Amino acid sequence: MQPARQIAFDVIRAVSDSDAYANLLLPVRLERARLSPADAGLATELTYGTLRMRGFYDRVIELTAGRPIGELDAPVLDALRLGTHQLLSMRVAAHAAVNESVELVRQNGSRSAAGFSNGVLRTIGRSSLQEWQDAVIAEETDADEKLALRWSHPAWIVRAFRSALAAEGRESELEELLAADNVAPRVNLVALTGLLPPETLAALGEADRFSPNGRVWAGGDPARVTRETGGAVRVQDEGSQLAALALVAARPVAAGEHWLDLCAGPGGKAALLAAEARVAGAMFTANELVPARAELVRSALAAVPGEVTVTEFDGTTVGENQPESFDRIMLDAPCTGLGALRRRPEARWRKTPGDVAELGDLQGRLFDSAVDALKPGGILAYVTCSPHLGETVGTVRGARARHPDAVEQLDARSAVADVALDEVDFGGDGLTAQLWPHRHGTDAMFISLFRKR
Ligand SMILES: C[S@@+](CC[C@H](N)C(=O)[O-])C[C@H]1O[C@@H](n2cnc3c(N)ncnc32)[C@H](O)[C@@H]1O
Repeated sequence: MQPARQIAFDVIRAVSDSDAYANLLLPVRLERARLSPADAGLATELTYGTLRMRGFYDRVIELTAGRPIGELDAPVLDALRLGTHQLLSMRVAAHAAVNESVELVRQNGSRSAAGFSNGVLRTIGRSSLQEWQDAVIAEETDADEKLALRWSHPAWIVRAFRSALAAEGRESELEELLAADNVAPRVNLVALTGLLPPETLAALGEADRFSPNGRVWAGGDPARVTRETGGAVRVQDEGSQLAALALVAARPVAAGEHWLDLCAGPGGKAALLAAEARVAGAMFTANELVPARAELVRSALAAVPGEVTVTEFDGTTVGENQPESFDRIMLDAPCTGLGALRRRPEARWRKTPGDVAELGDLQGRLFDSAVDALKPGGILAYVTCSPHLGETVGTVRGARARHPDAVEQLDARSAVADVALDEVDFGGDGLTAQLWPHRHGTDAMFISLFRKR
């Protein structure tokens, strides 16, 4: 068995069986196996592609096998998914895709399952991707269900994306957005402000499209760049960079300001904010409820010289325990992460509409607490990596209704445009900014800004 296929199969199995996260488990397996860069790339494509396209492949397998996927043993189904991905979406020779997948079934299932899988995969390989797409959607009448099958997203997410795009008059872009979710995101680097001399920065590669701190990754191992720069350069989506920079740019920084990142784990935005705070002469505190994630924040902040406090309390209590204490608060709220589906291939199959309601309640309580913790005149950034209206403008609308006098909404769209290098429309509903994978090449970050009166 080719090691790349074995690793992909093992990770896919762990995702199915024990709720593993592919983006955490795969790098560990690749490191342990010491694969060549080419084989590591192959294992990544096999794993991520299979997990992303699972919904579509399951339908193809059902049509071919003539029975619901629920009737198949889990290891057999995973091997069939992996084989289907190779047959329909990769340039793998059909005999290799079929033989190696059948071998996986043989190792993990019965002899009869191997024969059955051989037949199923050979049939799948006889039609093209386009033919399968046509066959799969032919049975559906509902437009969103068709899109859900064609682009391998749960239908409720398709509907949520449709509503979010429609809110800014971009409903016609729905298919582009769904397609963008199925493509590996390009890797972006952030250079933490004020830590590296300009010549080192220039040597890192081209400037990014939007973020003044961003660099286009020139290839190679990004972890090596992080090591060699003592953590001053690291991987970060441009949307996250813009969210942190918009909070800083919302108004000029006065020396001695105190900033708080209320939900900081794993620390991407906190590192950039801490570096900005150091340059501006502000004090910075990061908070994260989950201890293991607070540790990640501490290690992310190690690159920034000086004292940064990392606390581990429940953010919903900050208003009561530290009222009127902070000049700026970043509330990068716990959310469904529907804006980052490109990065977390299995996430779309794990989230439910119930998560939106549950998180919406928490987001509202964190927002209220942050408002209480702001000094008069202080600025709050409410940010999510989800474009779901229930977590974006819905949460904002609720918060504004609860604080009609206490907070004034600022123009986050202009704040993002002010920091961005390239002039494009940053979407949103007027005062808020909504970035999109298909339009901006970023995660679908939502950014809103408020000032306490
Ligand atoms: C969207 S993530 C933050 C991402 C982070 N800003 C970054 O850029 O790396 C939200 C974080 O909030 C944390 N969290 C969840 N509930 C919380 C609470 N009640 N108080 C504080 N943090 C919480 C989660 O553990 C998670 O690490």
